Amino acid sequence: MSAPIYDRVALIGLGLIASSMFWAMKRGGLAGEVTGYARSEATRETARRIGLCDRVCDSAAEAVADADLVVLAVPVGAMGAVAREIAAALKPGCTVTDVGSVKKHVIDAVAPELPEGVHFIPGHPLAGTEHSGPESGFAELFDNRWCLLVPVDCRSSGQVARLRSLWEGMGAHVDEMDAEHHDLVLAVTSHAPHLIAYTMVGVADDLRRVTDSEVIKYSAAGFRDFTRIAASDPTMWRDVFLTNKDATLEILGRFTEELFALQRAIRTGDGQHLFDYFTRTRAIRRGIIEAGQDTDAPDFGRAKRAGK
Ligand SMILES: NC(=O)C1=CN([C@@H]2O[C@H](COP(=O)(O)OP(=O)(O)OC[C@H]3O[C@@H](n4cnc5c(N)ncnc54)[C@H](O)[C@@H]3O)[C@@H](O)[C@H]2O)C=CC1
Ligand SMILES: O=C(O)C(=O)Cc1ccc(O)cc1
Repeated sequence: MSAPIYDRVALIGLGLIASSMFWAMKRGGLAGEVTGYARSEATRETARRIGLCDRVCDSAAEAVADADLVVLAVPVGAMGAVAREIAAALKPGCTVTDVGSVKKHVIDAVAPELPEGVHFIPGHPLAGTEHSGPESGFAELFDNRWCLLVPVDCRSSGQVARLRSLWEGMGAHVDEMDAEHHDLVLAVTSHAPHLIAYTMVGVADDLRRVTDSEVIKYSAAGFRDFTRIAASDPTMWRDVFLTNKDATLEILGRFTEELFALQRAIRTGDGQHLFDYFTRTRAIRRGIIEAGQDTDAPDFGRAKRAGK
């Protein structure tokens, strides 16, 4: 096995993403010693019991001391406070990254807390599940998924390449993007869809005519997917919406306009509008498949290697 990419990695926050990173780094021999810290004693105890991290520390400062790479894997709203907590203990020249679902807020909250000479390279793996906590992670989570890096300082380019190698070693495809664009893209592809799923499940729950057992028994695939997404961690998603406010509101505004137009077409019996709309959206799905950009499609890797 080749030399690890980082001798010492510290994971702050030991939930789905950090635990998946730990198992993926171990699978690939990508890190020497991995230390970990989570705020709750119960989470640290669970981590010790299941062998998550080579060493679980009782403070964030202890976990990051001597680390070459520090990964902030806490809810987006907690990133700034965690950065403040570790700042004085960071090794000069180390890299700090994060995995938060929102980038502009994290950069504004974390960058001012870090000392000169530390490389801050925000990141976001586009991979997850509705599960959370230290026992939810698995080594394959990032396989064939995208990870977006959002470099903020050109002096860190060598360290960006190193972090890219780590994500590639964990199975991901890596792209770089600026923070504002990231937050708009994610508002369209992830944040607004999650809010719609939360709403749809809430509506079903409110409909007293539909009993719980009917909703469960007759769930077609679409609604089943909504219930899975709507089971995601409430703290994490509260923070996503509060910190990616502008982009999410922009997308929801457009969504509402289109929904009203569809609602009107149904009311007035305008089948042409519905047909044209659904024809357009079907072409988008087919375009994604043809471009080899569906990471779930079995031939995604082949399409990517062919340079599509
Ligand atoms: N769950 C998902 O599908 C994805 C999540 N993300 C992002 O990754 C980050 C972590 O998410 P998950 O791993 O899913 O969360 P999780 O809920 O599974 O784990 C979060 C961990 O952070 C700890 N924590 C919370 N506040 C803390 C604090 N102030 N100090 C120290 N530890 C603290 C919790 O105890 C827990 O161990 C979030 O920022 C989220 O936006 C990114 C991609 C996918
Ligand atoms: O479970 C799902 O369907 C997801 O969408 C996972 C996910 C959640 C949040 C992210 O920032 C990235 C990926």
